[in-house]
Amino acid sequence: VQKYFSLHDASRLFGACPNAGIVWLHPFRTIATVSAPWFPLKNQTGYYFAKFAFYAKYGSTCISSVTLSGSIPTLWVSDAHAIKTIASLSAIFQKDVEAYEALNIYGPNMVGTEGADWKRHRRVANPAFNEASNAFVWMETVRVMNEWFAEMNAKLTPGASVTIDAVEDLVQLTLLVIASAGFGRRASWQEDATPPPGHTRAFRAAVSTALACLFTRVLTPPWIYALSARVRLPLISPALNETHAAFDALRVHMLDLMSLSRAWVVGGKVADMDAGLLRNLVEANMTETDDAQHKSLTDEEVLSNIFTFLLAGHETSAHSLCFAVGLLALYPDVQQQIFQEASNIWPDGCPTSASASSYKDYMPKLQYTLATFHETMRFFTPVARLCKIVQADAALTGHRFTTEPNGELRDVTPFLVPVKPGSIVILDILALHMNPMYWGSDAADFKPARFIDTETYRWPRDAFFAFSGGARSCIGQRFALTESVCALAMLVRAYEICVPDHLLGKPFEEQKSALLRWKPGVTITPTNCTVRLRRRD
Ligand code: HEM
Repeated sequence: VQKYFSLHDASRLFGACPNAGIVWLHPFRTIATVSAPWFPLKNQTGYYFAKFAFYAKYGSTCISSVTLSGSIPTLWVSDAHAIKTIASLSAIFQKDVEAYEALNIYGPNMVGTEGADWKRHRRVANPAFNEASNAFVWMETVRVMNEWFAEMNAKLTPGASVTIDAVEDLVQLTLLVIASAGFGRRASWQEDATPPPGHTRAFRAAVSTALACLFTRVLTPPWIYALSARVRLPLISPALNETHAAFDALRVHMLDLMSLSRAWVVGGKVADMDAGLLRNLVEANMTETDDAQHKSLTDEEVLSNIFTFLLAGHETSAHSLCFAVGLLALYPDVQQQIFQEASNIWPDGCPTSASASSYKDYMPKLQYTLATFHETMRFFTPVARLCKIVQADAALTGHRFTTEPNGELRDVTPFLVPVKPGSIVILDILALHMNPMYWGSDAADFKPARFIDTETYRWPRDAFFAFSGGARSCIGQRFALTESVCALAMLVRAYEICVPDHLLGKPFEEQKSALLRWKPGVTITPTNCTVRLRRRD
């Protein structure tokens, strides 16, 4: 009875906000992330694939709920105004740092800290994300794309086609680019497949296995590790050994990067280093901030930031690119417009190398390609939701509405939602991106042009939150856009992207649901994106 009343009271805390019921798990903690592909179920609040459906059902851009464990009042928000307020009041709406525990394996880092600690990390990294480094990202993307093309073309005759697993190839592309542009590790497409001398695993294998084992590492209680070290537990011991080995292998790779960079700093050669991010991290580690010889960043913090940047900086971009490739196979008219745009800047075919000035010259001319990438991220935003913990009394503006049969909203009226300390707020980005209040009654249609301003139209910036917003917005936004736009334009310039043979002749909706299938998790992950590439020359 007591539990019933505590749940009831908590669910009513948000004033006139409609109540969508009990949430079985804290929607942002590790356990919810691991079980996300199966849980919550279709009719339960928090169901990922519902997108805007719950908000439409309750006629409100904010809905309240309560977590079963802890009776935490939980507000779900798909309202651009409310989300902007949350992002700008970072002292009141603080990051749920406990949810980022999985990233703290090597130590504290920028993504999993708050307040003064977070500021210290961000201050070190910020200067590395500038226009010079974007130009370098562009150049490295051109280099790696050419290596990828060479690999594919070796299997092809002109005019013939090759079928690729887009996730596999694009993860490799983005990993090579972040490793080089962020950390000065300039490996080639082929070279990255074998372990270098002194290493047990190739860099790529070390990163991908560590990623795959992240949750095993975090969720396994220490006593199971201890037991497994003494007795061989069937199934469990091999998995734990693999996890251990993957993180060790990656640590050795990252230590290599650190010592290389230290040598450059000590040797006075920093000006020649392209990898500004690593240079800043290592310089901060070599700088004493006070007489007690405290460092701006400790050894563990440098290692942990390298790890976090490697993860945050490649999987998000790779998955978005993958969805973009799938969508281009499905929408040849959109692909044709990108081809036109790319042919205008590269009439003789893709560039085989690039200079810093080509970034400045070409990036602004790839407007439609950029719009296509934005539209892709509107549908498949890699980070589906964010969570903030409320620190003080505040109020948010939500909107009530009625949905017409044609999908248009009417009677849109603002209302105030009071929020109390201790409650949590879920920024429901997938739902915000499908909210017809900002994107119109055709929000469910794929239309890149909605991201292009005209004299009479300005696309709704506040309703696009793929890179988050405010002080904690993605530091690598421009990095990701540069890399992705360059990669998409080059890919479409060199190849026609087609649906794979096994889907040819199938109805469009069937092709679409097969190619764009995804599962929720740390990021929205494409699970079936196989496409056929036909060489244009
Ligand atoms: C399409 C690609 C990307 C998307 C959609 C994306 C999205 C996001 C989002 C939503 C956040 C906020 C996360 C939170 O508050 O918990 C974030 C933060 C962050 N991102 Fe990205 N990201 C992308 C690419 C990158 C790249 C390329 C890098 C690095 C080179 C990067 C590094 C980071 C870091 C370090 C943070 C934490 C910032 C902070 O807390 O101050 N991201 N990103």
